[in-house]
Amino acid sequence: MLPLHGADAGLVENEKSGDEPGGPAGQQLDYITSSKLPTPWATFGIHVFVEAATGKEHLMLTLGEVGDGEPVLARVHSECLTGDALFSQRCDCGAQLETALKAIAAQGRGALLYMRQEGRGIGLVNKIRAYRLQDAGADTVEANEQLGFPADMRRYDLCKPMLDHFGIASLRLMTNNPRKVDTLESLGVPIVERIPIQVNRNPFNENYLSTKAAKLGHWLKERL
Ligand SMILES: Nc1nc2c(ncn2[C@@H]2O[C@H](COP(=O)(O)OP(=O)(O)OP(=O)(O)O)[C@@H](O)[C@H]2O)c(=O)[nH]1
Ligand SMILES: [Zn+2]
Repeated sequence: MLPLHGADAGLVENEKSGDEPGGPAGQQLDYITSSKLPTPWATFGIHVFVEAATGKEHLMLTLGEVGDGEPVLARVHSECLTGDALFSQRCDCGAQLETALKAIAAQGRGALLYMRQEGRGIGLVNKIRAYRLQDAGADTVEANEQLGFPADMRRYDLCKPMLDHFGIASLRLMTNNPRKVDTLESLGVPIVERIPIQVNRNPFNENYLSTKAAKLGHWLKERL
């Protein structure tokens, strides 16, 4: 059986991260508890943290010995209920989530941070409003702007205390998003390698992916 980090490693209920939680003053993230999450690909450790200011539950899946100082294969995934749980083809999120978990399982070691920032931070209700505007012709960035939001409201500062909690020092990060790489680096998380994660281009998400490349700077090839 693959080794687990977390509950089996003796973490206790309500144990604090031991670090001052990262991000702006007043940001507090509490480690709450851990268990196991069997998936079709591996049995991961599942760990839950709660952001004091919002009550949001951020999750982390780990596999193998991640606190040994060696770079860790990782995915920082932003919540997408429609893509992650409901099989939506409007985006690439569900396929990226599955690909990342399979890649970590194949290595026998890695981490997935599941950050509860639905709709690039605007929430589920506004994301569906944005979809409605996209149905009428707006692209994903224009739809956000028409609703009065910036193109991307996500923050990554909470990732740092989550990684620190497990002694994860540096990442081999699966992403196409340059802002994610830059922001994590600026928070003190070295990204020793950026691994493309380009999956599930289809007729329904063609515009979504093109807009990511053209307006949000994602490293995306036009053909898979
Ligand atoms: N506002 C908005 N958010 C969306 C839309 N489609 C997906 N999302 C959200 O976008 C987030 C995923 O971000 P992406 O831009 O697809 O990818 P990324 O995380 O920046 O980059 P990768 O690491 O390469 O996947 C999730 O929070 C989704 O809920 C949309 O049309 N509008
Ligand atoms: Zn999505």
